[in-house]
Amino acid sequence: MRDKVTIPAIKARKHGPKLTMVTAYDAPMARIVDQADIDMILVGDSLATTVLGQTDTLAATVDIMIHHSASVARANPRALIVTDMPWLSYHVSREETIRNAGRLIREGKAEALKLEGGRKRLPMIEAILAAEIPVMGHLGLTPQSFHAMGGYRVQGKDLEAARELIADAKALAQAGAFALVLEGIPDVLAEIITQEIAIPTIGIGAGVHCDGQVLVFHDVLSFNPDPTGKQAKFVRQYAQLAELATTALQQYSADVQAGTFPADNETYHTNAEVARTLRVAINNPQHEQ
Ligand SMILES: Nc1nc(=O)c2c([nH]1)NC[C@@H]1CN(c3ccc(C(=O)N[C@@H](CCC(=O)O)C(=O)O)cc3)CN21
Ligand SMILES: CC(C)C(=O)C(=O)O
Ligand SMILES: [Mg+2]
Repeated sequence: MRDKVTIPAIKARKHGPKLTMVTAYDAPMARIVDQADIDMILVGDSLATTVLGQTDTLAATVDIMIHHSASVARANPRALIVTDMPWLSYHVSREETIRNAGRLIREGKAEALKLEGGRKRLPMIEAILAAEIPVMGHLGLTPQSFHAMGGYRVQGKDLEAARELIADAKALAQAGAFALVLEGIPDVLAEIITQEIAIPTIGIGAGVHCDGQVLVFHDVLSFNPDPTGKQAKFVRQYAQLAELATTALQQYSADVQAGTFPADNETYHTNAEVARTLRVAINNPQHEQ
């Protein structure tokens, strides 16, 4: 058994092997991710789309995030548990932000929290850090800005936007974030940010030069067959588990129809005498008692 992954261990990986992070939303998923020796489990607000069937992540609430985060924690993973603060849980006031962050730690058993946004969110990030809660930043294509961005669009493509993102990244690192997710930005910008800051960058649609990578569990395993077939460019499917599951369930259904499920060894029995008496009694009710 390898040691529990800690915040200092993650920070040290800036100068070590690449970091890996995958989402998980419940205990069995967390066990699967942990058995693959992934460094960090992200209880992402993407659960709103991947498991709750919503069209965007704005529907995730603090209570929902706590419910899923606590389920992941019950698997007792070696991986560090990072939980997303959902939209509007860190936008209203410092007080509300700290209370929500505290609930995600105390009730959700998160070991670090991830917040979207740059300098605009700095007061809230500083408040959470002051409460001794580790913070992971998230810049670029921030899904909670879905409406403001006009959809999921690659960010930082022009010079001015790129400069703003570099300044945001520096500000978050300076404030004390322990790592930074870079989502949906050109590879050269992610490479520059990675060089310019002292904390690890974790990319998703940000090229190969980040200090680590993150993907959504359902995307990696093709558990989310989008009827439109549309998937982000950065997704690589490593297995077709939905297909495998459908085939298995079709086989189960066929076995039930054929009477080959359940088999004898999948069935409970009583002793022969009880069985015989029971049949006689039920077929000749007048002979009972
Ligand atoms: N299953 C899942 N995986 C994710 O990675 C994910 C979620 N859900 N939900 C929350 C956000 C939404 N994400 C997304 C969703 C779509 C694109 C996408 O279609 N991007 C376009 C970019 C278009 C452009 O060039 O601007 C693409 O074609 O890749 C990107 C990120 C990432 N997050
Ligand atoms: C896509 C990742 C980075 C995320 O924030 C999520 O899964 O919610
Ligand atoms: Mg998220």
